Amino acid sequence: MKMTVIGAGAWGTALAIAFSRQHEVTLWGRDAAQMVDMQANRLNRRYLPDCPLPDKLHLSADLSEAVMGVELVLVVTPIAGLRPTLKELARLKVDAPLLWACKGFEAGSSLLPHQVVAEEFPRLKTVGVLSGPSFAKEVALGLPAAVSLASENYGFARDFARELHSPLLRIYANDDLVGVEVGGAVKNVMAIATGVADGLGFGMNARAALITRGLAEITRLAVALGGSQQSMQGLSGVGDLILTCTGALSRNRQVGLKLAEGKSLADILTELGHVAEGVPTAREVLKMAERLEVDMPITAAVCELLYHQATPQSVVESLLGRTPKPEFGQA
Ligand SMILES: NC(=O)c1ccc[n+]([C@@H]2O[C@H](COP(=O)([O-])OP(=O)(O)OC[C@H]3O[C@@H](n4cnc5c(N)ncnc54)[C@H](O)[C@@H]3O)[C@@H](O)[C@H]2O)c1
Ligand SMILES: O=P(O)(O)OC[C@H](O)CO
Repeated sequence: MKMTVIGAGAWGTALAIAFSRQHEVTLWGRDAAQMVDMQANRLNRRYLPDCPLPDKLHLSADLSEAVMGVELVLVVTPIAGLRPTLKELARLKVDAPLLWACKGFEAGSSLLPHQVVAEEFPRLKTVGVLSGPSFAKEVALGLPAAVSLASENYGFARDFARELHSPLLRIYANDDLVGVEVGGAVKNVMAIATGVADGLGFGMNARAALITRGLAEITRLAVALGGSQQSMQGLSGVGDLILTCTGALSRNRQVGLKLAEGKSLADILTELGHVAEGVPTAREVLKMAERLEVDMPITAAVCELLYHQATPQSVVESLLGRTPKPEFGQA
């Protein structure tokens, strides 16, 4: 299959490397100088420095050339870049099947990625999300991983999951687009919270409690938005939540660890040099939760920390001081 990956950050580069083992792949990046550097060194020195690019992977900074005649477009920008990218693709009259791998809720509109896609490409029915527990570096190095490909058009999800599947990147079809997107978006908020707890030295019991209560929170929101509870037990639910809350490679977890050290958010993000989607998404998730009257105390605590100058200690104390409730149900 001839396909183009849009977005030459860590994840776009990793997916381009992985899919170029079986397919004819072009990786497009918006920064022409970076693409020249990648071509010269056959390495993404800025975003994925330890992972050489395969010889057969094409690189491009010319979007119209990159998408010409392709059978699949895979958008791997941060969620903030999804709508502008789609507008460009629409301007170029691209009508190829479309996948995206962005995780988050769009800032301002609080829309999930598939809702943004529906607004920009209302007639395209071969669309879906690729999401799951997958650190870019491990996928690029050819270590095994498994992700979901979800679409409301299950035939499309099944056919493209089969086409893209490989032993090293196993792809499972799913028809629960909402559940898969909510899981992928909100686990980043939980990873910030877990990073804070770990950074404060609260220990492994607290970490397990946060992950489990985080899953309860994610599940309540996913179900309120029309997602399925079953997906929360899958790759894009508990799978991605565990990976991101515990894995040292997680940028969102790193944000939490550094907040616990007392660093400012601005300094942390500058030092990180990558996107941490949990930061903008936390605010959108809380807005959505309030609108739908879904109880999301961990998300609220993360927002206090990120946006209202609360200290990590005070946020943890207020979470621990909450009135106990039944483990299941919203009583
Ligand atoms: N890195 C991972 O391990 C991983 C795994 C799964 C999913 N994701 C998701 O993939 C998305 C991209 O993450 P990443 O890790 O590649 O981020 P990154 O910070 O490594 O790189 C971001 C890339 O996006 C580009 N970009 C930013 N805004 C853009 C825009 N408006 N148009 C085009 N390009 C734009 C930047 O130039 C850069 O190349 C995020 O939503 C992330 O949650 C990442
Ligand atoms: O590094 P993070 O925290 O953005 O997480 C990367 C992936 O989403 C993990 O599946």
